[in-house]
Amino acid sequence: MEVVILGGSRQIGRLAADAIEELVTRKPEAVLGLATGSSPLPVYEELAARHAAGLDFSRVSGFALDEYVGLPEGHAESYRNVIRREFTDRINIDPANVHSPEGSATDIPAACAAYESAITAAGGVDLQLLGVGTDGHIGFNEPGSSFASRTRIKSLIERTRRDNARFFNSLAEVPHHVITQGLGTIMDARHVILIATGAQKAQAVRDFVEGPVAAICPASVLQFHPHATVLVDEAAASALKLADFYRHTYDNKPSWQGL
Ligand SMILES: N[C@@H]1[C@@H](O)[C@H](O)[C@@H](COP(=O)(O)O)O[C@@H]1O
Repeated sequence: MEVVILGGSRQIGRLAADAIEELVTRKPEAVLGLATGSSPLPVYEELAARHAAGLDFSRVSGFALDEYVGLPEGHAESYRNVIRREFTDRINIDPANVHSPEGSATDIPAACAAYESAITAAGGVDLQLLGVGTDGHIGFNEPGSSFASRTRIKSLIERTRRDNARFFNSLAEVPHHVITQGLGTIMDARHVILIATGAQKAQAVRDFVEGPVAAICPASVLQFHPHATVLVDEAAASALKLADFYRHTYDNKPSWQGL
């Protein structure tokens, strides 16, 4: 796991965008794993600007990490809509190649299995963007999720519902159920970039980067990933025991900048 400590969201957005630009230039039919939440927004902002300057996404596909179950079709906070609004509508990706779990499916297990098959049929995820929840979740894999899990329905813990209530009118509107790619699904991505900013993420970052690999902290499974990059600002890095070591080792440069 490479930990890169940066000055702020703009720098993080630029670095992650560098990795994605390098990927889609080398492999125009690349498959991106797309995350919601506020953490990846600077990356999407930067990629929209690079698209305006000519970066081509016409052959790229995207797979969202997760989705709420039971939101009405077209709800502004359904992750399908959030991904479109924040990112894919701002670039020239083919909308038919942007996939999300089917939160309104009548047969949810079948929809989850179909989602896994679609990822496999597309050739697997080349680069997965991730945020992290304050409880250490990735996607919506809450504490206790199996490290071998695949796309499935999950229940949200109250802390996550409260954290996400800011996107809704009230806590009561936040769904209790979600569909999320499993930890096993996420681990199949060829490169994972996790972004965490702000002091409220410091404990989760410390736990998954330097704590034991344990289901109580789902993001800790990334310690087993062969190519996981963690981009954090100073506040999110503030509880890391080895912060100075990461600064010296990586010299604030991730591997795609020639480590
Ligand atoms: N399902 C999403 C996660 O994918 C995201 O990482 C997390 C953190 O969000 P934020 O980046 O807004 O802190 O929120 C949600 O729970």
